Amino acid sequence: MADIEANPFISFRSVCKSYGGLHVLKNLDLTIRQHEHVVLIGPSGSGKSTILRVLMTLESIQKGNVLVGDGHLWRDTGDGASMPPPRELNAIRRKIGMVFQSFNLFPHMTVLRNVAEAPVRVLKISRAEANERARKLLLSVGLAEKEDCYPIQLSGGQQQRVAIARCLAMRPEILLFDEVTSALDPETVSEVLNVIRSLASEHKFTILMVTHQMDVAREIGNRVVFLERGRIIEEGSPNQVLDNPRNDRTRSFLRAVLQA
Ligand SMILES: Nc1ncnc2c1ncn2[C@@H]1O[C@H](COP(=O)(O)OP(=O)(O)OP(=O)(O)O)[C@@H](O)[C@H]1O
Repeated sequence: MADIEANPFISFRSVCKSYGGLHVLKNLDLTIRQHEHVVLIGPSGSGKSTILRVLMTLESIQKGNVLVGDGHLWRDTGDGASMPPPRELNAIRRKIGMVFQSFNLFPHMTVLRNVAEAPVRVLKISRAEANERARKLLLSVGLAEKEDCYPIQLSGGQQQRVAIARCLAMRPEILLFDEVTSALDPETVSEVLNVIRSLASEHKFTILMVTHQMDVAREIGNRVVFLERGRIIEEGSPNQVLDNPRNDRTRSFLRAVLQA
């Protein structure tokens, strides 16, 4: 707990993001501490995925600062926001890994190659070392026996576990999960959640997850953040936000989700 108190690890400070005239993040302030597991919930279009995409530098911002560890990922220049020079940027980017709803595995590569490829290409480690790393990860996600399979031969839950192993092969400190269980059958969701939970407790990752599934938020989150129209409306422990929301808008969102 001391770490959580001491280290703001990711900070969004007065971040504004628009797509044309559509203001998606409005002076967003969000701090995530090291080893915290934060889950973003909220209506469609509230800006949840945009927060993850800004952290991955897949999207730019118009204003504000985003810090990761000691470094500025985005720095407010007074006339927009800029990223650091490539070397500094790469050092920050390497701390972060993301897993997507749609798995995004390479269909023409075996499971082993899917996991080992980025360490070889990006980290320039030897193929033998990358394969060893990949095998250990496949074992930890329960897929050791599938290393020679191709993605099409796997179930959705298995493909998502490969995607998680692939993300971990780059040894990130921060894991971003964007609706990673949304495309799965209800029985398979727990298979993937179990993997995330056990990896998280073993390796002390900092986790930021987006989900529409409140039971997933409850299982993974130390903190749940409810966003609406690019603003944080309410945040707190899963019990507090999901069972005893203080804000009317959180209440009506949860009512609608539970009735759906
Ligand atoms: N590349 C883009 N160009 C234009 N508008 C975009 C783009 N990406 C997202 N948007 C819009 O920005 C808003 C926020 O999108 P975002 O994906 O962050 O929301 P979300 O809360 O994750 O939604 P969902 O729960 O449906 O995934 C939406 O209205 C979306 O249509």
